[in-house]
Formats: sequence, C-alpha cells, structure tokens
Amino acid sequence: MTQRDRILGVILAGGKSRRFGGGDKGFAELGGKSVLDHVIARFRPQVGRLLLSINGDPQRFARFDLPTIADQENAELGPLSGLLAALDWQSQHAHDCTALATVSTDVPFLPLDLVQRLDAGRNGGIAVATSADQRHPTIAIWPVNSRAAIADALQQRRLSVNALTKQLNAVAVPFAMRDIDGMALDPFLNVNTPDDLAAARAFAGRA
Ligand SMILES: Nc1nc2c(ncn2[C@@H]2O[C@H](COP(=O)(O)OP(=O)(O)OP(=O)(O)O)[C@@H](O)[C@H]2O)c(=O)[nH]1
Repeated sequence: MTQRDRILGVILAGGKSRRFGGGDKGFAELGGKSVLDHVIARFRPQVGRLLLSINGDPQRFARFDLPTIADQENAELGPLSGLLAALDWQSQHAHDCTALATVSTDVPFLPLDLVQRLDAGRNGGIAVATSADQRHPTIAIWPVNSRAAIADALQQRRLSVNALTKQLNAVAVPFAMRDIDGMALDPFLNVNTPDDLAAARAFAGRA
C-alpha cells in the first residue's frame, strides 16, 4: 500500500453558495465542464479513495460517479460537519486510511502536488494550505485521530474551521502563485462569486 492509498480524499460540497447568488458554484461552467469536474480531475489522482461530502439531495451529484456522504445533522453546520461525517465513513469503510485530505468544491486550479506536500509537511498532525499569505482551512489534511476534537467543536457549536486548525496547531504549508502567460494565478483561486468565475475563465484551458 502506498502512502497515497492511505489518504482518503474528501471534496466538501455541501455549502449554500450564497455569494454565488443562486445555483451551486460547483456546477458553474468553466472551460466546457463544471468547476467541480475540474476539482475532481485534479484531486482524484492524489488520493487513494475519493468522497463527495454533501448536505442535501444526493441525486444532484449522481453524474460525478463518486460516493456521497451526507452531513449527519442536517443543520447547516458548515464544513466541519462534512468532515466529521467523512471521518465516520472512514472508520467503517476505509480502515487503511490514516488521514483525510479535504478540498472545497470551488478550487478548479488546485495544485497537482497538493496532498503530497500537505502530507509531507504535517509532522503527524494537521496541515493547512496557504497562498499569498492567506490560509485556506478547508484545504487541509487531518489525521483520523482528529475526530474527537472535531466532534467536540461541533457539539459546542464552534464552527470555524480556521479557528480549529489554529487551536490544534496545524502546520501552514505555502503554495506559490503560478505564472500563466504573464498573469499571476493563485492556485487556490476560489469561485465564490460570479466575478471570481469570470477571473477563473481567463485561465481556463491554460492552467
Ligand atoms: N458537507 C458540507 N460542506 C459544506 C458546508 N458548508 C460549506 N461547505 C463546503 O465547504 C467549502 C467552503 O464553504 P464556503 O465557500 O465558505 O461556503 P458556501 O456555503 O459554499 O458559500 P457561501 O454561501 O457563499 O459562503 C465549500 O466547498 C462548501 O461547499 C456544510 O454544511 N456541509
């Protein structure tokens, strides 16, 4: 079993896309496919198994042909809720996995060495990706023994992923901007708004 096989990948896709203003940002069209298709294509080769973490009707995600895991409490508790459901799935179905790598649904240019670098940097604990001095707490790797801390945080309604990663002394792993035909691309450009989608389209097919 390789180190890659020991990592369960989780795409957090159960958000409400409020800033996107209707519809699901993961389904937005970018260069002929959806933003989520791009995320899957770049993330899938980096992990042993891949899950979609959702909070709603699984049929909407059927075309991606990936196992879907619903949040346990359907109470819009945010990404930690998806992470906890994925850890519980791991404990029942993927004992060989020692860590979960998470990405958000909206990062179509995520680095192809993301998981390998987060895993190498984490010193047995949690590692969080950063770019341009910004933390991206939903883009991270979590050892499976983080479950108790995540469950506690949720139970106490401490829902900030960023705060939890800081409390648990996560290592920040920096990723460089990329030069694409003279334009600087943040590898974690995330499609939160229609303007972000327009910015992403300038790189589609080139990054
Ligand atoms: N499983 C799960 N994922 C979530 C939940 N809330 C957010 N996410 C995902 O976590 C990632 C980061 O979420 P945000 O971009 O901050 O939130 P969002 O709800 O998607 O978007 P906004 O409504 O515009 O804030 C995204 O990929 C979301 O799909 C949730 O309650 N459950």
